Amino acid sequence: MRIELEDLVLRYGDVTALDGITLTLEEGKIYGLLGRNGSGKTSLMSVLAAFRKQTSGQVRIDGEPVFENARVTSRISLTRETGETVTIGTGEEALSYAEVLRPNWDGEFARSLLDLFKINPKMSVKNMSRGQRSAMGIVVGLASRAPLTMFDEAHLGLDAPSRQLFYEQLLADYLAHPRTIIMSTHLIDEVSWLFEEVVIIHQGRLVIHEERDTLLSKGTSVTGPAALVDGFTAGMQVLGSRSLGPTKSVTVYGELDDARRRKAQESGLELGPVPLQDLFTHLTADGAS
Ligand SMILES: Nc1ncnc2c1ncn2[C@@H]1O[C@H](COP(=O)(O)OP(=O)(O)OP(=O)(O)O)[C@@H](O)[C@H]1O
Repeated sequence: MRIELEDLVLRYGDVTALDGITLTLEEGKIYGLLGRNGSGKTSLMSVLAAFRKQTSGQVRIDGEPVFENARVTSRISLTRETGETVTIGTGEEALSYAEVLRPNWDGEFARSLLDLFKINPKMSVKNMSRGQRSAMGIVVGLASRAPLTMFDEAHLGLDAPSRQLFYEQLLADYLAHPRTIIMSTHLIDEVSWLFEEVVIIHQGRLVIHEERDTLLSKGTSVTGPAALVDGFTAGMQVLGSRSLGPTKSVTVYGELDDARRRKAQESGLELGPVPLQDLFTHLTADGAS
């Protein structure tokens, strides 16, 4: 589904959680939604899922307003961190409930996912461990095959092998059944390989919306003797720097053309990539944006 936000504002009383977000997300991609604690990720997804009505601004999904619009919301799924949507009855009953609600439900896929996550379908969901409950939420979120599928830190509570399983299943199922997927996470480097595009919000505002590879190509670490590094990076957008004795490493943001890269190499400077998590940290540091 295609998402269009125009000057989106969400307030909770005095707190402005979303502060004028304008953003278009094309359909059929996997988006990483990143932001520090309290930046507005859950608020944004809650508005997209029509759990909350925006205070002002426009939210259109496939051209239609989303709030109290069942035609659109039946095609949207939001899985939150603890899978709290499925806490009544057994695992099996939770799946039957989802089947009724979800037009694209794939029961066979859901059962195969339960097997993969080693969840006993006869067990009451409320007796499941935190990780098992998260897995239940993920099973329902994936097997719903909603044209707009959102996971809001849905992996919390899952151990590392189960998270890997989730990412692999999500990618395989997305390739077989393309849809728009939005994932929020703080485990950025663990999951960034899945993202086609990255949306970063900070204090309720949009900071970056970019293809992941384009964003990564804009981050460069420049390392070498401090004076040389300072000379080379003068006038560039410096995101951060670290010194170790006479050596300095500076993270810069922006395109570096071939001539600049050659010049760096000729002067003995080392250029390196910057992991997405580091770029994110710099771009959302206090005082940034
Ligand atoms: N129900 C609420 N009532 C009042 N303020 C709220 C409510 N929900 C969220 N907020 C505030 O809105 C802002 C955005 O919160 P939100 O939960 O959207 O952030 P987040 O990016 O999902 O954070 P985290 O990474 O910690 O989960 C925060 O300042 C938060 O305190």
